[in-house]
Amino acid sequence: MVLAQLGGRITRALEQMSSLTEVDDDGKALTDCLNEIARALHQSGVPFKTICAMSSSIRRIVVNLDARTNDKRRIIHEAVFTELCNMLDSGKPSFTPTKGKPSVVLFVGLQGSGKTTSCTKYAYYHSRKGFKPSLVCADTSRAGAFDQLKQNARKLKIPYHGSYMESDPVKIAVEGVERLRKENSDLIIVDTSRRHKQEAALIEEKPDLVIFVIDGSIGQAAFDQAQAFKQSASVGAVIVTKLDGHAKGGGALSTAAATKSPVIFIGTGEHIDEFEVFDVKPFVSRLLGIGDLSGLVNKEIHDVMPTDQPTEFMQKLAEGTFTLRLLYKHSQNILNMGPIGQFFHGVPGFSSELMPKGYDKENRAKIKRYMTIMDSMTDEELDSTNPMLIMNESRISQIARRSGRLMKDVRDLLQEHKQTAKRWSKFNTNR
Ligand SMILES: Nc1nc2c(ncn2[C@@H]2O[C@H](COP(=O)(O)OP(=O)(O)OP(=O)(O)O)[C@@H](O)[C@H]2O)c(=O)[nH]1
Repeated sequence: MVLAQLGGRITRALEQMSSLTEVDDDGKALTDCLNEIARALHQSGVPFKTICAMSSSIRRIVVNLDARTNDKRRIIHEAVFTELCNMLDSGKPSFTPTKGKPSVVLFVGLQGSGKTTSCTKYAYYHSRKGFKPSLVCADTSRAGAFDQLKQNARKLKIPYHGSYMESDPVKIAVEGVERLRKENSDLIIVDTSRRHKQEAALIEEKPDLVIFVIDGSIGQAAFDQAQAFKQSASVGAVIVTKLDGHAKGGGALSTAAATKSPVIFIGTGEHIDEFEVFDVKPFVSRLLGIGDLSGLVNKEIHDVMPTDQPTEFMQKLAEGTFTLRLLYKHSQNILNMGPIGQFFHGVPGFSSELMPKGYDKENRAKIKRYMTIMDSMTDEELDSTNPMLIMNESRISQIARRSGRLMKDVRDLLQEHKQTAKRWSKFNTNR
């Protein structure tokens, strides 16, 4: 995914700087690092002005550091993290529907932006959370729009409303909302066509939330679209679609946030589950390759984990005690969790290089392999924060023999553990 590539470039720039023994006083390492980050962001469509503001802000932080501080690198990493978060945070909360309390959510956006697909994904997401969603097709401008929505609703087994005869979208929407409310739907999702007059009339019906859907491939142009939308509707949130394949996704996300419209979901593919809650901190963490871990606080993952575990997991990480035992528990949770392809950065908790997105079967097999290897370790090894230090070649060979794996597999596991622990210690998102 293109955003993962952007994250990879930023992470590499940071790692290159970190690999120097000293962050030099003349600032060359920092300049090189910031230039590379700026290039990556620019190629992702982030406006020049935003990039300059971000670089200056990081420089200001570094210049003000006490020359004796030996924690310079960590502070630079944190500054990059914070600035990326600021860049993507609209600072505005959005209305969120409540289960059992009927809400009407209106989807608007340009033709082809991914409205109908996003309506369906939004309905699916909420049905998995226990809502009773329904779909209304108020798009009368396109023949086939109702059929498309009907087909989607049937697949999800949720109620729907629309008409082949009626040409007034407001009439359809009003009738649909009334009917579906009576049928106890607590989340009525109305799909529209991009016709200004019709859209305005629908907004006058006072939905609880108007969601503007933006095609992520338009990059910075998202600013003008989102701004125009904000002026036409008082309530609002944004969904940015097609972030799976387009180089300009960073620009669409950052400029949508700059209009102070909260981005609430992102579309990461055509399939119904390729849809993610957009929470800035976990998103940036994953972008930088550490949030596989902080992705654990992502609501999606909360759903699939035993309720006490994410807290325990996060707490242990925050304490800096990332042991193999923790990796083992986490692996169990991942295996229990069903398809893992929905996470854009590969497998939560593991590096995307070792477990890339799109290789579910192989990644699961690798996780199982790791667990078999850990089954052959002692308690002392499992509870050590640096098992690499206490294992010599003969012990590695013994574990490999006992678990029926190669010595390389054991070394890979230890390496993976070390890298994950290191990434986490750099970016403790628990701040
Ligand atoms: N790759 C990718 N494709 C998407 C995503 N969201 C939507 N699409 C595709 O974009 C195309 C347009 O999506 P629709 O949902 O029909 O768009 P729409 O805004 O309802 O279009 P109209 O009904 O014509 O106004 C379809 O081919 C979708 O499969 C996404 O997140 N990723």
